[in-house]
Amino acid sequence: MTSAVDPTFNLASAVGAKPDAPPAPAKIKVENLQFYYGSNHALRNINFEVPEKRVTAMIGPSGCGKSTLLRVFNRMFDLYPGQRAEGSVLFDGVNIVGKELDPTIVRTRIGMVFQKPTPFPMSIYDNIAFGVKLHEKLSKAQMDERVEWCLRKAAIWDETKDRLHTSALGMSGGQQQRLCIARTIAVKPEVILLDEPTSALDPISTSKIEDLIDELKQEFTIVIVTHNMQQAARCADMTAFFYLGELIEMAPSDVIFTNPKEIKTRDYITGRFG
Ligand SMILES: Nc1ncnc2c1ncn2[C@@H]1O[C@H](COP(=O)(O)OP(=O)(O)OP(=O)(O)O)[C@@H](O)[C@H]1O
Repeated sequence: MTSAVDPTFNLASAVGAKPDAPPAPAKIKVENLQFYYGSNHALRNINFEVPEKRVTAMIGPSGCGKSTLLRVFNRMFDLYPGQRAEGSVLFDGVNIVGKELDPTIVRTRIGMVFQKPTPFPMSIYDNIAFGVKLHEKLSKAQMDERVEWCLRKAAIWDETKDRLHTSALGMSGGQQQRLCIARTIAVKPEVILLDEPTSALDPISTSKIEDLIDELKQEFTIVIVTHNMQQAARCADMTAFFYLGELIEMAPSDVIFTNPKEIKTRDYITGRFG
């Protein structure tokens, strides 16, 4: 896992280079959210908003609940008995943790990319077509178009256009992760959740994914969990700091990394703990 603090890196100068994003309406509103793994109360009374077409980073020490919150956003916990959420997560005003909403619909509109690239053992083309076919009936020409569209969006078209029908497992780790992002985009979600998407990648692939995140926010709302604070400072418009299952503070990234309100946030970003 990437170390939270690189003493040679100046967080303040990284955020200073980023122009302030104007405020945006809430795409997701979390209200009084509690989450339990059996008797383990993992998220405690969480309240915050994810702005539309912005990048929101979730940071905090290991075990503070970041990944749990991402999994609540796409109803992954439904797959595991004993895990439950209380409170609400309003997605365009609809409570997605309410049982009345079909989780497969939630997962189409809120896509997720995991820490380790996980391409299916099939061709690059089929990696994308597979998920699309579950939701839409497209002609061959339409599917070709969709595959090209999402590979371009994920900035990997030039590297793949001549090998679409070869195995995705022959790609580098960084290419595989961009393919996984393309696969997520292919079903046209509105929100993309990224769970430490670069922690298994080298610095060049990491930088390509960060550039991609910046591009993607033109069209998608992005939530990224990262242990890498430089990455949060570089990529995110808003940053939320979590500690022991609680949201301590959320603010524009320049505020969090230069002038946080809470002592716990300050201690974490200056490397005093975590
Ligand atoms: N499947 C599970 N069963 C029981 N408890 C779990 C499970 N997954 C996570 N937890 C607990 O929930 C809390 C939050 O874990 P979570 O993985 O969300 O933290 P995190 O901030 O994402 O950590 P990391 O940065 O190490 O990935 C921790 O106390 C963890 O032990």
